[in-house]
Order: sequence, then C-alpha cells, then structure tokens
Amino acid sequence: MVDRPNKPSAIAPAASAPQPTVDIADDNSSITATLPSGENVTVLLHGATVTSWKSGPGAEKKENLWVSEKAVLDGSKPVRGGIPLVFPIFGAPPANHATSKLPQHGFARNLRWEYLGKSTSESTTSGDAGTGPTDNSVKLDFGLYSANLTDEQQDQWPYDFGLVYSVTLSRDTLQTMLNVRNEGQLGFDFQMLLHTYFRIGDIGSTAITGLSGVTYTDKVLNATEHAQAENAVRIAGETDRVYKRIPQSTTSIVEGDKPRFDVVRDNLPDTVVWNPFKEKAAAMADFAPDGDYVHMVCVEAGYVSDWVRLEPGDTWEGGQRLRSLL
Ligand SMILES: O=P(O)(O)OC[C@H]1O[C@@H](O)[C@H](O)[C@@H](O)[C@@H]1O
Repeated sequence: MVDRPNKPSAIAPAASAPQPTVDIADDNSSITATLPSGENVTVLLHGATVTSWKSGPGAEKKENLWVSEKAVLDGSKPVRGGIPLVFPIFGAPPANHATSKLPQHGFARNLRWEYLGKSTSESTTSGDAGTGPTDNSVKLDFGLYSANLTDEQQDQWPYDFGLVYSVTLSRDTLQTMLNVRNEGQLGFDFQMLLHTYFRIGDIGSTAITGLSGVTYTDKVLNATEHAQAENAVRIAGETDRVYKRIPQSTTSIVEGDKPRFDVVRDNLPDTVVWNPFKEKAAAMADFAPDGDYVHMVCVEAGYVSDWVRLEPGDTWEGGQRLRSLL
C-alpha cells in the first residue's frame, strides 16, 4: 500500500441539498423530471404531451392524470390521455377560415417537439429565513417551429411561428405554459387548449365548481347556449361543454366533499368539460378499458371561444397551474 500523508480525513459534505433530476428515455421518446421529494412528471416528445404526473404527501406518489391503456404512444396518433396540447384550432375547424384544412384540434398534439432543456430553482417555504424545508421546482422547455411541419402541413397553415411550451413541476403543482411567437410577415389567428385528462375515483361522486353563472355551448345539444345555473357541474351522461369567458380564474374538481384538483387559468378565458361516458368511450378504439370513463374527467383550460390575433413579431403567452390536493 502506498502511504498517502495528505489523505483527507473525511469527505466534505455536499455543498447543497439534493437537486431535481431529469432523465431522457433510452429511445429518446420522453423526458422525466423528478424532485428530491419524489414527485415526477413525464413528457412525451410526441405532442409535448404530459403523460404522467405523480405527487402526494407519502413516499408512494399517486398518479394525477388518466391515460388510456390503449393510448398510442409511438407518434402515429395523438395520445388518448395526459395533457395533449391543442393548437392552432380547437375542435373541427370552421369552413372558409385559415384553419379549415387542419385536422380536429390542430397539429401540435401530433408532431414531435424538441426538448430545449431544463432549469431548476429552490426556495425556502416556511420557518425562519433559511431554516424551513427547501422547495424545489424544475422546468422543462419544449419547442415546435413552422420548420417542423411537413410540407403538406405548411400548405394547410402557411404561417411562420415559434412555440415554446414550459412544464414546471413543484411539490403539489404542475404548471404548463405556452408561448406563441409570430416569426413571419403575416398576422395569424389561433386557438389553443390544454386538454387535461384528470384521474378521479368515480365520476358519479365528482363535481366541477367555479363555473356558476357562466354561459356555455353544449356540443351534445346541437351547440346550443345555456347558462350554468347550479354551483356544481355533475356528469351523468355524455358531456361536452365549452364554458366561455369565465370571470373567476380557478375551476376545481371536487370528489365527494373533498377538493381534489384546482385548475388556475392564466390568460385563458375558457374551459371545456368533457366526458364521453359509456357509449362514446366504448366506440373509441384507443379508449380502454371501456368502463374507465368513470375514472376520468377532462377539464380543459383554453382560448377557444374567440381567436387570438398575433401580428408579425408579437408574442402571446397563456397556460394553467394544476394543483393536486392529496
Ligand atoms: O377525440 P379527440 O379529437 O381527442 O377529441 C376529444 C374531445 O375533445 C374535446 O375537447 C372536445 O370538446 C370534444 O368534442 C372531443 O370529442
């Protein structure tokens, strides 16, 4: 043995607390970020679709999002579950409009996005300054540009744009924000929506609050307009409603009498409430198991009752903050 007179007596302690980790899947299909406390989020590059978000107080984290067992994750179809990102058109495009040739819900959920990188931050949550527990957050950024569209898609929507989608995970919160930049010479109109599929215990005991008095278009009733009379929206059959220009920023999903999720909208005036219910769920090839419509509800924050007009050089930003109350 070689004698080392200057051998250190002890390994110096780590300079800082544990940091969030970010892992890229072996096949480059998805990115997973994990906080030191165990919460995690996975984003599939196809559509920049969030496909898993787990949180909760114990060591065993709980899944907050619903994803169909038959969801297609290989990039050949939009994902049935998680948070598909709808852009630049919500639903079926109107006739005689710049978006008329696009597929339902646009192209963003059906193209591979670029992973742009991560950033992390730390803050002290409670106690005297510097002594409370450290709260970490990690932000993943994804990009999609007009150059990523196929020639056919560029013909269908001939505008130059840059999208940056930021997914930020903190202890009980997931924030998803979209930044849209007009990089061309022509102004364009767009809609966007965050098509979140929430995992719930039972649709029969679930209510959605925060929509009282709001006018909605009922897509199940021939797109007729109604005002939300009851305080809570309950789902007992196929439901497909576009709640428009909502004055309050928070919509909540309540299970029994316990709040389960808060959806806080940022610069997004509208919310779609969707559940296909028994027959429509059974008719969808990628919805499985058939009976799982009882375990999901879509509460989709968006800008869909009108168009966002973006002139050359301008940017627009909007998104949501989801809070899981476990
Ligand atoms: O089957 P898709 O294209 O993913 O759309 C699912 C649902 O998405 C909702 O946002 C729409 O309001 C519904 O009308 C639609 O059925």
